[in-house]
Amino acid sequence: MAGGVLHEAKRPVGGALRVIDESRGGADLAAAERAAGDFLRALGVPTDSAGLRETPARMAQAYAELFAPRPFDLTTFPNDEGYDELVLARAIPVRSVCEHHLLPFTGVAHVGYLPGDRIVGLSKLARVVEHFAGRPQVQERLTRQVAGWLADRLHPAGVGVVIEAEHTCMTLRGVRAAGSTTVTSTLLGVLRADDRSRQEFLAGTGTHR
Ligand SMILES: Nc1nc2c(ncn2[C@@H]2O[C@H](COP(=O)(O)OP(=O)(O)OP(=O)(O)O)[C@@H](O)[C@H]2O)c(=O)[nH]1
Ligand SMILES: [Zn+2]
Repeated sequence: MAGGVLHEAKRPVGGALRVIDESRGGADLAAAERAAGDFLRALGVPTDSAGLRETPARMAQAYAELFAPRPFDLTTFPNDEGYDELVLARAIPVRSVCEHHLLPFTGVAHVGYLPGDRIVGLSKLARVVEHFAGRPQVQERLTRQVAGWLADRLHPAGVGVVIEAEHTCMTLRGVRAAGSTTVTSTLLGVLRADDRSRQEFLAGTGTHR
């Protein structure tokens, strides 16, 4: 599979496959809270005021939440109608954390595929994005992981993923390029090889190449 270590239930139940990320151990929130307090004080931010007293605990909780991908069932159905045109879920919200600064990047993902023998429950396209976003990431890897994972699990004729996101490490600090966004894409199978399909997909996402 493309990146990440996922455990999947051996026996699919009713066309569903349980997807659980077992690549990381559970969070030690008490240790994270202590570290967050030390971190803030080391930066000269006192944590003894009423407003900041609970902040180290909140920081620990907040990052634990950002790094905890939710398990989901990958539900698929037989493609009884032989549907062979593009299925495109647009503007799926993306929220992740860049692995270089641990600052959020947010935006949208457009996820499309050309069905083969099976079609996928539409919400699962958003769940796959959410799943791989729940860890320190770079946008390029996130894009490839979503596309590669769908290609491996669904065996479609083609898969396309476009992500457009704002990296706060680049807009709020550092170069402070306020308003700039980054677009990444992965195209696989027919969506990569066939010019007409590729254009249709990119036009559908609003990305023109
Ligand atoms: N390719 C890629 N780069 C990213 C992503 N998120 C953050 N970065 C970049 O990671 C790089 C880290 O560069 P460094 O020079 O080590 O860090 P820095 O000194 O904080 O760099 P500046 O942000 O330029 O101040 C920066 O250029 C970030 O913009 C991402 O998803 N993909
Ligand atoms: Zn960053």
